[in-house]
Amino acid sequence: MTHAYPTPDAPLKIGTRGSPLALAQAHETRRRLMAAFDLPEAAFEVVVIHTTGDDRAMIAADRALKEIGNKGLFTKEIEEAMLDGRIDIAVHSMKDMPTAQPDGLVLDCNLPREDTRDAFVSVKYSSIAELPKGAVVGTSSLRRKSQLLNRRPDLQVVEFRGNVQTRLKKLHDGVAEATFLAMAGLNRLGMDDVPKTPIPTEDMLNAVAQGAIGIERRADDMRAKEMLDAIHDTPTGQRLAAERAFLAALDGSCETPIAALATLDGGTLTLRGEILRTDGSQSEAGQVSGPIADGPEMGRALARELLSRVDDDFFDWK
Ligand SMILES: NCc1[nH]cc(CCC(=O)O)c1CC(=O)O
Repeated sequence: MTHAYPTPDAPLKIGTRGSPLALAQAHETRRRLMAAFDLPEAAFEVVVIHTTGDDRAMIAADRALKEIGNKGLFTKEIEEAMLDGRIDIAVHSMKDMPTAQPDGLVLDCNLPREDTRDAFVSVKYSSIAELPKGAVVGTSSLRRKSQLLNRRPDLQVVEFRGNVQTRLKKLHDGVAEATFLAMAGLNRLGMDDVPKTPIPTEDMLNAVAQGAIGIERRADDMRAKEMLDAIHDTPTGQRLAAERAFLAALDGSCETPIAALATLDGGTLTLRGEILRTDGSQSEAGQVSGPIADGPEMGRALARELLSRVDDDFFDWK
């Protein structure tokens, strides 16, 4: 069954945060919908929603950010706007999405995934191994910090926030020797001039869902469902189902030291996962393979296996 498609007089409202990356992702979504339904750009309206997570005062409150990290700091206002009907669909970085959505909303559309790797960004060095003993590196990601300290206990990790330009300036000012950013974000922003080297996943395994865009809609909006089904990338959805089941079983978020990557080879899905102590003193990693449809169960099984190897205080991040 088909529905009345949006028109310039009654456009489909695409909700997004206002950051350059969020806008690029919203524009990619609009481009794919235009192509799939042969609609003009004016049939879509990109609506920027301000979120608590974008609040500068809130970002300064690092501790608060970490504690609220999984409670949808970046998504609450956007989801309210969708339930209110101010927007029809919402475009998100799946890495920042809690594993469960509020009643009345579904998140089952993914665009083709970008590079999942982290980038090593430095004006002097090209890999973690090249960093001199005791070097200062900047990141505000608990996962990256834990992985770095696990592999290189000599490094000094300092808080690094802000957009790519701010971080590069800090590198040029000598605040740190290197910082880390998702390759996906740099690629989607076309930032080809950033001095970056992709880090092999063996050295730094990505966050759950890194590099994937997800599009949320009201559960009862069948027109939005039909339109999003047409641009959904099934392999990305299958990989995320396994990674997010792993995350959900660990009760984690992108602000916790958890990493996972699912890959597909024919009908087989392989899931690699890692959990760490925040100080890097312990890392537990594992891998499972099986039929694609078993991805979520494999995610839960891998979480159980890794949890069975650690003490009760492992997840004490204070
Ligand atoms: N947590 C912030 C965030 N959420 C998504 C991305 C990048 C794009 C992606 O991974 O999909 C980033 C920035 C970063 O980690 O460099």
